[in-house]
Amino acid sequence: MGLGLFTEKFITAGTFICEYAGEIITKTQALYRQKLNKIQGNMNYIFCLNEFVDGRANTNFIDPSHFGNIGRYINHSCDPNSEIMPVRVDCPIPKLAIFSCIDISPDEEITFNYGLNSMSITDETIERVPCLCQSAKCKGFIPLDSY
Ligand SMILES: C[S@@+](CC[C@H](N)C(=O)[O-])C[C@H]1O[C@@H](n2cnc3c(N)ncnc32)[C@H](O)[C@@H]1O
Repeated sequence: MGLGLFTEKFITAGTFICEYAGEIITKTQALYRQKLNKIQGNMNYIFCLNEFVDGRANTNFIDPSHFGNIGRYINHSCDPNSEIMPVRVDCPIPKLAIFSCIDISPDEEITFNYGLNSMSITDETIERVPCLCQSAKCKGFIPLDSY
């Protein structure tokens, strides 16, 4: 699973933790970069945000690999202590904000569910990544977007 993000301080439920900051890229760039990451054995940090905005399906790809912040070290958990949500302030392009959904103690790892804003997998040809979250609610695989 590699690196993760841990808190030194107590975080109360509902607190803004950090942004999942990165470059906004196109679907073509996302697919290209994802393939390149795989070939080069690099970690895949691209987050695919699926939303319904004004009744329409809307997808944004955020890549913190080259320009980003500590948010990129947050791992997936099937029983997370945080949530990621799109926030818009006078701009159609959202920022991804991570908020605690329960109280988090010092030295605990910060996690969110990668799947809440993604589509479920229907394509069996997509290679699935085993989930190492070790929670009792673990579903066995990291949720992946079907792109
Ligand atoms: C946003 S990064 C998280 C930080 C990453 N672990 C690192 O070392 O930089 C997302 C990547 O971490 C890995 N990852 C995150 N959560 C995981 C989990 N529950 N089980 C296995 N791998 C996980 C996957 O390779 C995923 O593509």
